[in-house]
Amino acid sequence: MAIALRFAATPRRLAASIPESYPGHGVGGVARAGALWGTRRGWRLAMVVVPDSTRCRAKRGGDGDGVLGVAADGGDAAVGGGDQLSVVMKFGGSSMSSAARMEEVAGLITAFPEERPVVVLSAMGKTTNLLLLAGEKAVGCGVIYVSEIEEWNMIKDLHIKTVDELGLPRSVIHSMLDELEQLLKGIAMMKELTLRTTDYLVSFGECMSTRIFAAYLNKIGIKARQCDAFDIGFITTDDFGNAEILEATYPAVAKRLHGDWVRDPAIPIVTGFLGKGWKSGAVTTLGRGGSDLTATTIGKALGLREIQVWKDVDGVLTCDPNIYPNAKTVPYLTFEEASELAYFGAQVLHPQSMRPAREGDIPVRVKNSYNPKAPGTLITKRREMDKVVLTSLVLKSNVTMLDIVSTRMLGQFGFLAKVFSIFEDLGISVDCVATSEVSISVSLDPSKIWSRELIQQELDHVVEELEKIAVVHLLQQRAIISLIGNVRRSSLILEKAFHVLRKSGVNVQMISQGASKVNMSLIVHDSEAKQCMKALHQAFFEGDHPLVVEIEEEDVEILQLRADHPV
Ligand SMILES: Nc1ncnc2c1ncn2[C@@H]1O[C@H](COP(=O)(O)OP(=O)(O)O)[C@@H](O)[C@H]1O
Ligand SMILES: N[C@@H](CC(=O)OP(=O)(O)O)C(=O)O
Repeated sequence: MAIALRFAATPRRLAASIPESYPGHGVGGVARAGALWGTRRGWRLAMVVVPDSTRCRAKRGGDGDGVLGVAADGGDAAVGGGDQLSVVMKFGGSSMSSAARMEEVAGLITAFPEERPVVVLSAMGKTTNLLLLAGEKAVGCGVIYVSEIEEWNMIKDLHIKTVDELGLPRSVIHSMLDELEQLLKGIAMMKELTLRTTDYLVSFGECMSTRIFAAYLNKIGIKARQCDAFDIGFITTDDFGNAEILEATYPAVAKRLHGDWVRDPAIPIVTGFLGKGWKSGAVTTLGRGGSDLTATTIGKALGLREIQVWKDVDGVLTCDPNIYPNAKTVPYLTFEEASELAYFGAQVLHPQSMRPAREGDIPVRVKNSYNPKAPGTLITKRREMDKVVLTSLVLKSNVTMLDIVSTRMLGQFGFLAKVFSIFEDLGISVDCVATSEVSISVSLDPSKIWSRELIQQELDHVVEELEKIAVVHLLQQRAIISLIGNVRRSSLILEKAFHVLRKSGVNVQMISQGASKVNMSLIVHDSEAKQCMKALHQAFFEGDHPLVVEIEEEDVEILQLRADHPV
């Protein structure tokens, strides 16, 4: 039998005190789920105490010190044999762009010696973009000119320079670079680049960054093991370029990472963004920015304490700092808010990445690898929403809108059903929808469509089909401004937003509120979008009394806002 205990003590102090407190017992390991966490008052730790080498499972318990849970012999998750993996730390391309950055990141990993992280890495810097461009150029350049492709040379130089500067042998990436050159030559010879080959091509970015980083950690005395996601159980659909992770991934990844750790503890350095198609067996990718999803999937699979996503900004911000530089950090978010934000185009998180974290109820912390002292953003299932008004503003530009007015050939139900079946048949996703009895306005999601020509072709096709039952107006160069906030304050948010937009002389062309109710979307003309974002940001987040101010009474709040922000 094993007993899991929860104490307020540092892990090391607690481990030292166990033999005294429990004669004849030893520490079997740190309990697997949510076992170790720091609070302002000190460390809280669940540790499994075993009378022998029995493999056991610790259960998560309630608050307070004392017995946390008791697990029967032979439980399903072995904890014997030392510390357990406790967090995921994901570093994106911006955090891993050079040898100097890799040294910094190694410093961040070692700054928390009690933590046993699974590290997930993206490709270095802009390598994924360069690989895509190199592939496109290879299609048209002829085999003998492949070695002259500028992007290929940039990729090669960056990786060789990094290996040299870190004092590693070039053999760490030599075979990868050789294989990559062969692949580009193959593409040039075939004069074609399929989606499947594109995924294989871009996978070299993550495969190289992880090999370099694992070799560097080993060199500086931190035992690390490079892992290709497609070899450790990431099983996906065969939708190359945008593959979905299948359920079988969770047990497979847990078994592999956990088994490797128990057999030979070494920090796993996992390729983000990649998987293996379940039918094809080929390398797949999870959509741009997909390493966030790799990290949350591992977090859920292993039931870890926390998922850390390290970026080049101080967390999730009140808006994209490239659109408006006065953006501020949002300290707390719910999974729902973060999903809406990502889905509506905030580049900071992959749209699907919150799902595994929400399902596993594992907190996600967004941190800045360039400024690790900044607290970042903590994303959890629930948060105190009483005092929250607006959380963040998201802009999605270059959106196409369709106004579809029924010719009344079909009844109301038939009309809506027909419109959506046309979208389904053509594989087109819609973002925002607003309906009346005889008309429907939708905005189309451009991210689902690959190249410019295809957009026009698909649009022509969808309009043609819709014109069989409706009068259709195609409106291009529109923008969606999404207001992510507290549903219980929706009237207040809209009141304020419309005041601001009226004052700026902007006409809103459509509004829509998602079923999750944390997001209200306004569609405006693209040319006015940035100016709207600035005005809205100033009204909601800046000045002496921004709308996030903590005021108890809703009526008082509205009155005060009117007084403080006359519009
Ligand atoms: N609301 C937002 N909050 C924070 N960053 C945002 C937001 N919207 C867009 N961004 C952009 O996202 C970038 C970080 O995401 P990303 O490039 O995917 O990082 P990484 O490559 O390190 O994973 C930031 O540099 C910022 O320009
Ligand atoms: N390298 C991939 C995957 C990824 O997640 O990258 P990043 O973490 O740098 O956004 C991409 O560029 O899409």
